[in-house]
Formats: sequence, structure tokens, C-alpha cells
Amino acid sequence: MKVALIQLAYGDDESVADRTRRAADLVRAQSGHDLVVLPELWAPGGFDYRRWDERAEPVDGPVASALAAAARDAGVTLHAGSIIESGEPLEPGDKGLWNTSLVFSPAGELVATYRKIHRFGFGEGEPLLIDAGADLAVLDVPVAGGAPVTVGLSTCYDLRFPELYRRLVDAGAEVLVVPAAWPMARIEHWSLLGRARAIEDQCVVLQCNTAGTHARHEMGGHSQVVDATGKVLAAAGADEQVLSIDIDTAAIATWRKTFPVLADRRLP
Ligand SMILES: O=C(O)CCC(=O)C(=O)O
Repeated sequence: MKVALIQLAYGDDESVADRTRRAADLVRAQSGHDLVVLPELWAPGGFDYRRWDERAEPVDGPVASALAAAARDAGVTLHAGSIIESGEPLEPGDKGLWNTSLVFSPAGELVATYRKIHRFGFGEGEPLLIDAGADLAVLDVPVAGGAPVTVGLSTCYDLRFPELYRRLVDAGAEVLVVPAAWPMARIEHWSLLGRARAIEDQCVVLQCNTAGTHARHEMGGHSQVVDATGKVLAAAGADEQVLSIDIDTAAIATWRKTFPVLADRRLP
């Protein structure tokens, strides 16, 4: 499976429209990959909390539509990172806003959404501003010349909650995708937890982080691709960068067979 992780950098000066055009052009340049991934909340700004309300949009809004077109033009499955999704509140008192990842097919159709389950901010930030998701998201991604690969979705802070990933594995995931706006201040956690999830769940882990500094937060970069044994196959630096790699996804089943640790689980 040919994968490209677009570690987008941005600051406070670029308009959402300009950034969307830039991201869409970067996606178009990844034609020939099976799966392309963008970071969490790259359009509204991962930590630009004050702008989220005005930048929220439905799943067929302007950012989503531009990225759907880019996926179609490139002929790739696109994990478009996440948006602040606006919709009907599910319960009275809910906000009707979510941190929602969008996946588009090579035909530009929306094939999966995932509303971030674990909100970051300890009572401020996300818990204050948006609702928590409740549903797992797993989808089959087509691979040129090979079998489709089952991909489980998660977002940023979710990486600290291993129980989510066990559920994704139980739902069939072989590859785990983690778009993020993870700060430089805790970048060691990002790198280590990605490898931990790969080792314990025997999955390939695709971590696509943000670069640059926005809203006074320095983003950590260091996107990485980890194989199902925990080996880092590709790693980015701190600046904007595209990581492109051809992953041997058949090796996931082989590793699970030769070292069948998942079969030894005893707790439900
Ligand atoms: O867990 C962390 O250290 C960072 C999480 C985060 O920035 C996020 O979920 O947006």
C-alpha cells in the first residue's frame, strides 16, 4: 500500500481559503498513492479555539468539498484530516460541533467520518467547545494490485487511550491512522505512544502531525509510519514535509501469525 502523509505547516497569517488551496494542491501531487493523509484540524487551526465557531462547517462544506475534488483529481483514498463539524445537536444542551475526520474515496465520495472520542483540554479547549464522538470508524481502503486493507480511525489525544485501539483491532483494523495537532512540548509521547500502539495491537500505525506555530502553540511534526512489529519505517522532522512510503501490508498477518500475542488476551 503506497501511503503519503502530508505534514502541513501553518501559522496565523494564512487564510483558511489559501491553506485549503495549498492542501488540495499537495494532495493532487500525491497521485499514484493508495492512501493520503492530512493532519487534524489543519483548516480551522488545531489550537485556534477562538476561531472554531466561525470556521465550523458541515461534512459537505467548503473545505470538505475542496478536498473531495482533490481526492478525485489525484485518484487516491484521502484521509482529509479533521474539520470542526457543525450539525444538529444530538441531545438537548449539546453544542452541535465535533472534531470530525473525513475520508474520501478515489471517486471523491465521503466514505467514512470519525468524531474524535477523547477531547483534549482538561475542562477547557475541546471539552468546553465541542461534543465527544461515540462511534468507532473502520473502513476498507482499496490498494492497487492487492487486497483492500482495513483501516481504523482515531485522532490526536486518542493516542493516549489504548482501549480505543483494541476495539479498532477487534473491529478488524490492520492499519491505524492518527492525524494530529500534537505540540512539540510532548513530542516524545507522540513518537513513543505510536510505537506502543503498533506493538501492542500488531498494526501498522500512520501518524500525521502538524508543523509550524499557530495560536502561540509550536507544533511537533515528527510524523511517522510504524510497522506492526514496532519498527519506525519512515519519520519526518519538525518542518513541513511529505512522507511517502510503500508498506508491505501482507507482513501484518504474517507477524500476527508468527508472534500470536493478540490470541493470548484474557480480559474482555
Ligand atoms: O495529548 C497531547 O499531549 C496532545 C493532544 C492534543 O493536542 C490534541 O488532542 O489536540
